[in-house]
Amino acid sequence: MLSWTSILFSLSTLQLAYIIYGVISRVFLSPLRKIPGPKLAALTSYYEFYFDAIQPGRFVWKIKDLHEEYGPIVRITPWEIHVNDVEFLDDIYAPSFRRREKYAYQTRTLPVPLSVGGTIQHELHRKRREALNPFFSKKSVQSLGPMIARKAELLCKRLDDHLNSQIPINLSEVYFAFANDVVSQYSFGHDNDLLRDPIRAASLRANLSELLLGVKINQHFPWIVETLELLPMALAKHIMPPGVLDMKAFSARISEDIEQVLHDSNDVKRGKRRSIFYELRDNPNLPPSEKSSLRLEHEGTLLVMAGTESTAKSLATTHFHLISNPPMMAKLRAELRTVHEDFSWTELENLPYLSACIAEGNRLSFGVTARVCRIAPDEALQYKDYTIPPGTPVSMTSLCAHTDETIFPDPWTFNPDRWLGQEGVARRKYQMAFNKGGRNCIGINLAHAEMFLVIAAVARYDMELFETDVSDVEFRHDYQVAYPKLDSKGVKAIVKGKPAMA
Ligand code: HEM
Repeated sequence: MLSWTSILFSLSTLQLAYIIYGVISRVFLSPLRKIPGPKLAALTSYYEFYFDAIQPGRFVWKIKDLHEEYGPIVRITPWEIHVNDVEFLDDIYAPSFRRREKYAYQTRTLPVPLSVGGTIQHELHRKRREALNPFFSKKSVQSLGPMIARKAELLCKRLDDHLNSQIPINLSEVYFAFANDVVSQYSFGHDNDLLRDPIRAASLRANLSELLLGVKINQHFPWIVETLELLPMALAKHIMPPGVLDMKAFSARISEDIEQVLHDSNDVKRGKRRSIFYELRDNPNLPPSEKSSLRLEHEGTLLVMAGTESTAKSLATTHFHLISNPPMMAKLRAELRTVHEDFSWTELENLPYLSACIAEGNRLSFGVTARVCRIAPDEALQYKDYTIPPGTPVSMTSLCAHTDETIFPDPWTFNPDRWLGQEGVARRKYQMAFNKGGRNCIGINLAHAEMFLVIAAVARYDMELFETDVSDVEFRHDYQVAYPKLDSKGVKAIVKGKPAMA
């Protein structure tokens, strides 16, 4: 009979053999072995974990440093490549006629795998995306321009309430409420009315921020979330972060809407704009499996998640820089005087300086800051002397693209002028805030309409920053979106006045 010692010895030998095999296969046999980079990163994903979770949200900075040492192409994990070269962006984030898939390891951070943004496979993504595209077309957004303008007016009422009161207003919370109300109204035909409920808006924003701080841990240890999901709700609600509970409450709310839509053959909303769920339900190109209640719930949840946080961040960052730079604000106001006071998005879009301020605000907000890999499943990508084998996850972060000094000199400075004139137009192809290619942001028109209407409206107010400086907006930590210093309370300001624009 085998003794315990010999069993332990055999197990240890097996374990050691497994580790040696892992080292050899990752470092010496991997098809990525010739790509430069630190051996430790090629060996273990704990390298990434260290910079992402222990030094919180700093791996994207480490990657930038690695490029200084190893050149424009680096193997950053045992399986993944990062290229720091803006001229390669269109190969990584290619148009939809070139097959590009997502990296399952990274979509774990999105708890909505059945949504368009959580879809890995190319063809399925196209099908889902094509069903949503008409809903987010420019024409469709223009037709809802008056709804967005009404929300912008409501936002201004919040500023009016603070006029001359010397009580600071938290602009980050106001923009969160605005973006959430707009995307909910736009997609589902009813909103959360957060602009009228500042306390709830502040709480939802704080909970979501806290939730995002957990994404790196979830990515490396998905079993934590999976285990929580298995627990009965009565127990789980005491352990789950409040942001998860908010999301569950939201999903429960929209799943009621979905059930109603799925069983409403008369289309009760005839004559009015139909919610996204009607559009998906009646889409003849989607098979029944794509119209299940759970799938629609994931799609709706993604729209609200994606449409709230990034838009709010871009608005807060742009407005912060304009308040901090009075000559820029004066130039913007001078330009706004050339349009009618009841401006529409279409009129505002033609204003070069306003467009430049928004492009610069988006650049310094960095869009999705995490590595958003694309996989070319059946195409070897050639980068200079290196062949990247089919199936390899490759990315270029918005940090590297937006701080490339050859394209954006003095990159951390807010300088709208860089987007003006011929040179400014040429720079547009390096704007990564909404990503590029067949999987770029579907909400880009909606986000632009919101930003143009709101920045034009709030430029009317004289404001002074309150206990806020650049460290409250500057990108310091990557938690999917840009986080400033971790104890930031957001952008706060005192509303000093409302000078006549005419
Ligand atoms: C300034 C505001 C916004 C920014 C910076 C932004 C940025 C981005 C980026 C970078 C992506 C690509 C993510 C990836 O590659 O995985 C994305 C995807 C997406 N965004 Fe936005 N977004 C904004 C506003 C919106 C709005 C208002 C909506 C509206 C509903 C929206 C809905 C989506 C959806 C559904 C996707 C997934 C698209 C797909 O996978 O085909 N976003 N966004």
